[in-house]
Amino acid sequence: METEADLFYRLLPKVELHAHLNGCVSFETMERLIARKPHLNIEHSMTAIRAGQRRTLDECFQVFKVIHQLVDTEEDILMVAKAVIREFAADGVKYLELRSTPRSEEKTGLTKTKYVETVLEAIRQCKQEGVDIEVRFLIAVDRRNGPEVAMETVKLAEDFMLSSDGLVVGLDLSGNPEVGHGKDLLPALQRAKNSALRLALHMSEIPSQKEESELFLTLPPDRIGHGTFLHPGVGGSDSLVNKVRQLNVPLELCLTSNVKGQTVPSYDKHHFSYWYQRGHPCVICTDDKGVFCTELSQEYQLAATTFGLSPEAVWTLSQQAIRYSFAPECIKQQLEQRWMELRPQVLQG
Ligand SMILES: CNc1ncnc2c1ncn2[C@@H]1O[C@H](COP(=O)(O)O)[C@@H](O)[C@H]1O
Repeated sequence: METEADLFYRLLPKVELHAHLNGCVSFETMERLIARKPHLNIEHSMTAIRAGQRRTLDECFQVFKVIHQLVDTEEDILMVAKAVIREFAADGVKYLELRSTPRSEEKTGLTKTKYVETVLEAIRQCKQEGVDIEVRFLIAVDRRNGPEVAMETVKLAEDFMLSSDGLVVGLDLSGNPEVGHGKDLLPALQRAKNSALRLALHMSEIPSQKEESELFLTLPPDRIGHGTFLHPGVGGSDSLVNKVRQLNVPLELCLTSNVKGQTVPSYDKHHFSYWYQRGHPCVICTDDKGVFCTELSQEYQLAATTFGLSPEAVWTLSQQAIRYSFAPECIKQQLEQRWMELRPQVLQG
């Protein structure tokens, strides 16, 4: 049953800036995918990490491989993307930046171009159907695939940035942080930056990425995903922290994901408090709402209860996220307006 507190967090208008499409597939959609492909013998326990369960980060990446087997046709992508957009809208998200890695699948005829076109089609269909959410798309580079694929992906993103009526706004760098070194990807990221794609880079998700993070900050990125090990208390450095603060690069923070993936030992030890206390721009996000069995409203509630945030502080946090989005100025103004209209109803109940 939904309590009054649950209702507050669901009604709170929210901005989601860090959501990997295939990590966001809900239980219900997963059931449909599994039923479509019974020969794969995939069970739901292989695609989601439930409450109280933990996995290593490596095991999390195995989960994505399983999901990718289930989502390998245009039809699957359209269904998954539409469902994910509707679910975020039902959770009170008013602006969503989805990200996904274009894949080609020889056996189904899927190409990377078709992949992106299908996600964009899902965004357009949701808009036409009147789903109350503004959606933009970031094309993702999986670091595992190396520098050549990264460069190809940047070119694909450039093409779509020019031809998608503003739906493609940037580039994400993600994938298993244990694999590869960012220095090899720098030329591709630099090219993306030069072509005005906004950059959201996963950085310092594990302790060994200090040097890579220093390098990425020379670009610099427009937003940082996770940044778990940037600060000196966990093996980062003052120099990294100072640069991030001077450049004022917002952090996308995903509490449940980090605790379930065991890069953070417990909620109260989450680096949200380090950055928030210093007044640094922080955005609460879900990462992979399907895999980690969460929702954005739940993440806000978790942050508020763990770190003692007042409803007013929660409101400010959600409203400030508008500024850190890659939406054009006119959309940001519309969203600000929405927040003003909704404020009395949500804050004064
Ligand atoms: C848990 N923390 C994480 N760290 C890094 N990359 C992650 C991630 N969670 C998800 N991804 C990235 O997103 C892909 C799945 O969605 P898409 O197929 O692109 O839609 C994963 O394969 C990985 O590359």
